[in-house]
Amino acid sequence: MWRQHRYKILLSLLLLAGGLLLAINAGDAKPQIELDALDILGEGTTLLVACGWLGLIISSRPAGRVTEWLYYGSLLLVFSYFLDLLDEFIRYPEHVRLMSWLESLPAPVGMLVLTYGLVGWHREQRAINRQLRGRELFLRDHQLIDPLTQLYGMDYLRAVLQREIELHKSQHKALSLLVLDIDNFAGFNRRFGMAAGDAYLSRVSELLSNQLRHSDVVCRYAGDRFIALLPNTALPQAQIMAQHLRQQLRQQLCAPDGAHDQPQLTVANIAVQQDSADSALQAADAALALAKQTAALNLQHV
Ligand SMILES: Nc1nc2c(ncn2[C@@H]2O[C@H](COP(=O)(O)OP(=O)(O)OP(=O)(O)O)[C@@H](O)[C@H]2O)c(=O)[nH]1
Repeated sequence: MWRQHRYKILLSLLLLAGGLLLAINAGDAKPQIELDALDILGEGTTLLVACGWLGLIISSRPAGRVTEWLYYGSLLLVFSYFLDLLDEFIRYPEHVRLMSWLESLPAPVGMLVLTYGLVGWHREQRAINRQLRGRELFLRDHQLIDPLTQLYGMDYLRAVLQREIELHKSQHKALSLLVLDIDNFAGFNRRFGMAAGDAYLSRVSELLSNQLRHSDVVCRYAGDRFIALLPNTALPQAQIMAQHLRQQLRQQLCAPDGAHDQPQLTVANIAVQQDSADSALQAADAALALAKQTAALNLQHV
């Protein structure tokens, strides 16, 4: 990052060193009694903040025209503030006008250049937003939304999971999956009919979307199976979320013939450690199968 801006940094250091040499040659040091601590503090702080801008521009922006405008505009301000601060320590003779021009002229020019850079930055951001919107519309256009539940379907899940796996890996952050399945949904359909089954699936999807966080991505994975992608979430936190979710769904869902006879839900979690979306989904399936087996064994022991 710093390498691509090294010439700018070098030029800035040379400019400031040039200003310092010019000031030392042009004037004499003020006696200590004439130093004004408040002025020095104010002007020193302004200089530090402007230097901070330079650091921020370099660390957050790629090399390019807009970055140059932003950087050189800020550099002119830094130069002006630097000479302003030196002025507190050095007295220039009356006939030396150059220092006072150098002190006051670069600041307004720097402001203009910086403003031009900010306009460019704004345009750049709008273009990026347009691109992102276009991509989002592309995903929706390509029938990635399940018509019954209005949740994303399997294709979207796979694409977004692969992207999140790469992102989380590069940032060393935790990613978890939560998988939820309705037990014996075939029996539910037989008993209450397909339309009631559809309504039940819609209600489950609605509750899932409401109960999970905005950053979580909920998808309908298969007929009666849902998956939520939980970004920046380690397994223990995901397990707490799953318990809470299960409790909320049990309280808020009811079967068509009354609250006492509703299907059971199985919820399982995995911490995503796989490199591909497909292997992560296989691990989620395996965790769900294990959770179903454990629940069945527990029932046998009751
Ligand atoms: N009403 C309705 N039913 C669906 C839909 N999609 C899938 N199903 C039904 O969901 C059931 C899923 O069957 P299984 O995968 O055997 O799951 P299950 O009956 O819940 O059995 P376990 O998961 O093993 O407890 C099938 O009977 C499908 O017909 C849908 O969109 N609407």
